[in-house]
Amino acid sequence: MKLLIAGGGTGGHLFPGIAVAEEFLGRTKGNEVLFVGTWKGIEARVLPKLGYPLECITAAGIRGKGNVARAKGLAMFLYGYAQSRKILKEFRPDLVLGVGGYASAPALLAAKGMQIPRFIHEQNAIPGFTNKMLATVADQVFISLEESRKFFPEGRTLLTGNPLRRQILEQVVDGGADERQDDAFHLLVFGGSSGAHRINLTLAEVLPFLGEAKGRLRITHQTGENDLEDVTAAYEEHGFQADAVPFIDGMADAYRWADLIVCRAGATTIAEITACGKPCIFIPYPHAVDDHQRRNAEALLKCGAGLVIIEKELTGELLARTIRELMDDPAKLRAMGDAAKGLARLAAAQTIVDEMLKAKKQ
Ligand SMILES: CC(=O)N[C@H]1[C@@H](OP(=O)(O)OP(=O)(O)OC[C@H]2O[C@@H](n3ccc(=O)[nH]c3=O)[C@H](O)[C@@H]2O)O[C@H](CO)[C@@H](O)[C@@H]1O
Repeated sequence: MKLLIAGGGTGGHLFPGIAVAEEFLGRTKGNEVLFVGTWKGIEARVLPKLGYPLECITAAGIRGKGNVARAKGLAMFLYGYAQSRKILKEFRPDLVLGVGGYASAPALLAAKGMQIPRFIHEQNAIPGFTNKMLATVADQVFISLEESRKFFPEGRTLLTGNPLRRQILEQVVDGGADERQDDAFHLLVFGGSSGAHRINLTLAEVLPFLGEAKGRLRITHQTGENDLEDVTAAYEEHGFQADAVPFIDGMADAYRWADLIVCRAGATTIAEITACGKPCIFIPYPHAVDDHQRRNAEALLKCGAGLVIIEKELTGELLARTIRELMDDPAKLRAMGDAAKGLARLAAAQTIVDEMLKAKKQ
């Protein structure tokens, strides 16, 4: 059987798609998956490394911009639609899954035109424009959080959770414990799939306030492409033992290694952190559509599974104090990690594949 997975742009959309691909391919020998995305998206960098085939189409947003940009977006959409039809005719998928992001729209609409069973997955509490629109043509809508149900058609919407990649699930199965080579405190800092400039800047301000904690700390910091040099220089200047990298391929190992995480609150990040049961300080991205990252983070805060610092109130001094307090309170760290674990949904990829196969048979 053949599955086409459309969408991406950011890791938060793409990685759940990869999780579904892993599950689908594992079901029956001979199953095939093709991804459809754009050259600009993270999929163009990540999928070839993992050995997944990818077709790139033209796609852009058409929402909330000037008339010229909107007209251009529409023209690109029509072109992407024609490209998608061609891809569908050649690959002849049995099922099409949209995971959000611009490229999912032309592909799902082309699947509707060709009467191929089609599905979408929404990662966030508040859905993006593309998925709200595509819900009208999808046979079924899979959601990660109960909060988003109200945006989608009743009777065609199913709560599945956010699919987790095998590397993350394997860590859950083996307990996620790190075999310690040292008695240091491990801090993982990352800013979603493309890094977070504001978190990068603030970390440089945090360092002078960490005082004697410096000797105990080992830091791994994902910076994104642009701030690597500045962040590396800041750690060197203040004498910290830190690894700054633009992107972490093995996130499961990074989670396993971490005693505490400082990060944004994207939906896929949250799904992974709850699965791994790790304590977190969330700094939600304030410009995400409808402030959905803050909602994501506050859901964890409410359950004692994470702390939240909103960007408006973020200072180096405050973040340093919060990190130090947690470093000195292992019981609280453990309680936060356990509470996070209680929120995990581990079977999302399985449920989604089961449901798609069921729908195909009907
Ligand atoms: C700014 C913005 O609007 N971001 C959105 C985007 O975020 P973004 O793409 O940052 O998504 P998430 O934070 O949800 O997920 C990040 C993903 O990237 C992976 N990762 C991250 C860093 C790294 O070095 N290596 C790596 O593999 C993580 O393991 C995770 O799988 O999509 C999410 C899901 O729709 C939304 O909730 C976010 O609000």
